[in-house]
Amino acid sequence: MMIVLDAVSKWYPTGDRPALADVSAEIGTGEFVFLVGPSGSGKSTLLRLLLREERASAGQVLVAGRDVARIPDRRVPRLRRAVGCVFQDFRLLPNRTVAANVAFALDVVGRPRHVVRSVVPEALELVGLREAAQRYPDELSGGEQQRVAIARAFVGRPRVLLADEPTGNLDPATSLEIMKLLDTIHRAGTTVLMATHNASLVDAMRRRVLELGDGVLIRDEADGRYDQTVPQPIAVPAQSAGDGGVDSGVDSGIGIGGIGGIGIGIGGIGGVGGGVSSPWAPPVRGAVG
Ligand SMILES: Nc1ncnc2c1ncn2[C@@H]1O[C@H](COP(=O)(O)OP(=O)(O)OP(=O)(O)O)[C@@H](O)[C@H]1O
Repeated sequence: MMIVLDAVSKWYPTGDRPALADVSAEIGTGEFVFLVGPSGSGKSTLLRLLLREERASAGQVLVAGRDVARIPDRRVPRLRRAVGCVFQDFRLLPNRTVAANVAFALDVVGRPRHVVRSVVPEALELVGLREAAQRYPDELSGGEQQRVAIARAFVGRPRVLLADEPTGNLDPATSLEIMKLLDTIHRAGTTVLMATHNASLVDAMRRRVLELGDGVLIRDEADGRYDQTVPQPIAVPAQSAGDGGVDSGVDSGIGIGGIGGIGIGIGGIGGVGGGVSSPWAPPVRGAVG
């Protein structure tokens, strides 16, 4: 197993409920897994635990067989070399060139210069940006910046790539390009865990889906979609006979949650929408994205 979460809970000091509650899951080496759930459901918290940016309040987090909480502070950089990450807001250094941004990841972990000089162009080649090596982030489109961020995450050949909403700031076509790139990296043998609100991408890829709701793991589905396919909670045929009843099922779901419009909004965050929202989706809290 590349990632093991064993009864993991996380309370933030200021929180009135746990950000993660008794989450257990295993992700095998070489798997591609989507992590979904509404805003505030705990996705970023889970990723932060894997990077040791936060520590679990209870339970165990293992990455590549190591108990992350027990890694001595001086070894945390080594963990972060084994675990590449990509974020919604790219997080590039604005005053460094593209090549320097990618090289920075290696400089930090003390790779020799000749190694840096050979692998940085390779990583830029992988993301199709070799020609942009000497440009600065603000001279690139959002999609190009995200590709630089992926090159930076991948240049150290991590065993795991974590992506926190990597398409959140991108249009649908660009999002698809980024998705393909992550898929390529996955096919090269990297374990990928991608937190996303992008329903179209999840539905198109049909990979394993882990879903969080209020910090609880509520779904672990192979070949899943963004929304769980569940039997309708209320039987509709008899009552729908008089009015056509085409969307009676959805109506009944909305009645239960009272949040149909917000459900549709989840699909829209990635700018693509299109999918039918989950009739039982819990309400979105706080700011979108
Ligand atoms: N540093 C923090 N201090 C206190 N509470 C926090 C902190 N970070 C997150 N939380 C809370 O923990 C819960 C889970 O947040 P988290 O950011 O993990 O959710 P998320 O699913 O990643 O949301 P989004 O999709 O909006 O990024 C939320 O209730 C949030 O308010």
